[in-house]
Amino acid sequence: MLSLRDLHVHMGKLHILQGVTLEVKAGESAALLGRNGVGKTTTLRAIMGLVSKTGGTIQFDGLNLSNYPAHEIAGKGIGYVPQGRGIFPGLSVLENLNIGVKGKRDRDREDYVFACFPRLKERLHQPGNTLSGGEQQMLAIGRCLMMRPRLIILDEPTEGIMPRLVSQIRREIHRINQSGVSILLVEQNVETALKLCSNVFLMEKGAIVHSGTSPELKARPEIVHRYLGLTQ
Ligand SMILES: Nc1ncnc2c1ncn2[C@@H]1O[C@H](COP(=O)(O)OP(=O)(O)OP(=O)(O)O)[C@@H](O)[C@H]1O
Repeated sequence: MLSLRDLHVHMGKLHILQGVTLEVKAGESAALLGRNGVGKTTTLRAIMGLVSKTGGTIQFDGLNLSNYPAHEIAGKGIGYVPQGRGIFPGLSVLENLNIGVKGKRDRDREDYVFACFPRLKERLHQPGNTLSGGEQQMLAIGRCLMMRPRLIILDEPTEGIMPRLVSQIRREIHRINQSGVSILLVEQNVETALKLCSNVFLMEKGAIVHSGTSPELKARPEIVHRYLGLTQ
């Protein structure tokens, strides 16, 4: 489904991504973990065409994503929920949900999103900036779901969100994955990543330094300690 091979990104003189190789297969959930500043967000932004790669390939379902501008990549079946959520603050929940929908409203899809996140339905006409952080995150995920993606990429979706909503968001991400949508998740919380995702990629200094299944990593706390500086 998604395949990054030897991906490089430079920013000015900085060599930010130094050969990232990773794969997410159809239906899989993968976590990308690493300390601050190792290049996780840059990897996601490169996939979405928001930063230019200087080497390597990015393939999605047989397409070479580098051939498409950023605004077309979302339409290829990849949903992106950036850090900070990226919702439109002055637009209502309903308007935010439908921002990428071409033509008439897809009410079936809206109902699916409301079934995932009933709070959004209760706040349908409320401007985005009046929602709590957790509700904004639900809205950002809901907006992706409106486009019927086959893969959703999430950058720290539970960062700075009140605990009660964190568990709901995690549960929904799990359910979305169970419904067949692949997930690529950047997550600070190792425990959450291991619970939610079947596969894990550990990143350091712009490259993947370890990959494996979550149970494999759980059984190797010394690796978690070496690359993330903590034990589970
Ligand atoms: N636009 C930019 N210009 C210059 N350097 C940048 C730019 N964006 C990111 N960087 C640098 O690239 C490196 C990787 O950043 P990135 O945001 O990808 O890391 P990260 O692993 O997602 O970190 P965090 O967990 O803190 O979000 C950092 O050193 C960062 O300062």
